[in-house]
Amino acid sequence: MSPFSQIKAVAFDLDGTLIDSVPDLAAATRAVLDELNLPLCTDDMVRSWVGNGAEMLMRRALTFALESAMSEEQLQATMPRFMHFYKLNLQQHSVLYAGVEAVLVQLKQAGYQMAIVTNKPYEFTIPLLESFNLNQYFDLVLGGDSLAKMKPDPLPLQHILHEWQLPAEQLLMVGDSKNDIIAAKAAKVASVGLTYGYNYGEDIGLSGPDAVCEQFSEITALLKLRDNATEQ
Ligand SMILES: O=C(O)COP(=O)(O)O
Ligand SMILES: [Mg+2]
Repeated sequence: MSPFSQIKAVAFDLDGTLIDSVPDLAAATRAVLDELNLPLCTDDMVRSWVGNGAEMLMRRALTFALESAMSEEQLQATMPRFMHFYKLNLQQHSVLYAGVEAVLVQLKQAGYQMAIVTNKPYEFTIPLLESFNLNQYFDLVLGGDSLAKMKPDPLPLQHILHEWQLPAEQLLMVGDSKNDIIAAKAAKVASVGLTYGYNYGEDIGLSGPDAVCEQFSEITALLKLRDNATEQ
């Protein structure tokens, strides 16, 4: 039986899955480094650092710029500056990936419950979704700081199963990072790995998702949804 045959709800990762957010994350990271007169990072570096939340991003950026591990005090002093700069420009250069909105519309029409499970801090997640008018599709939004643990811990997915009273076979996790796949496996839910996002430069297939997709639009075929545009 297909691992997708019983799916009734979908949890989506955000960064690298729905939205290419690295340009704005990189700009905010550089603003912090610039303020500290440290060497600046590139977008490509930030792409390989995203995945474990804002604090880990800054930890990786400071480790690069200082060429050594920074003190906990340095990191904690820097976090409010990153939060400040990123909040100012959440959606200056970030873009939706191709096909995202069309698939969300189709899933909504087909009656799927949908959630966001991101490691991004919650206070950035809501305005970012709103700026793309995507908030209307999601019944539940979990940021990296919404619960006691973030992905790759299964807690956010277990929380959704509990909130929606779903057996694990009915939830699908869609993401670009091994953190998404590891969390899904630990929660015993099916997963789709997308190849175009951020996965520390690694092949998402190596994490063993139930399916690997090169494009977001492939999700509808996996779920055997008919395309409204070609239905008539
Ligand atoms: O903010 C991050 O580090 C990654 O966020 P994501 O979980 O939406 O990919
Ligand atoms: Mg991601």
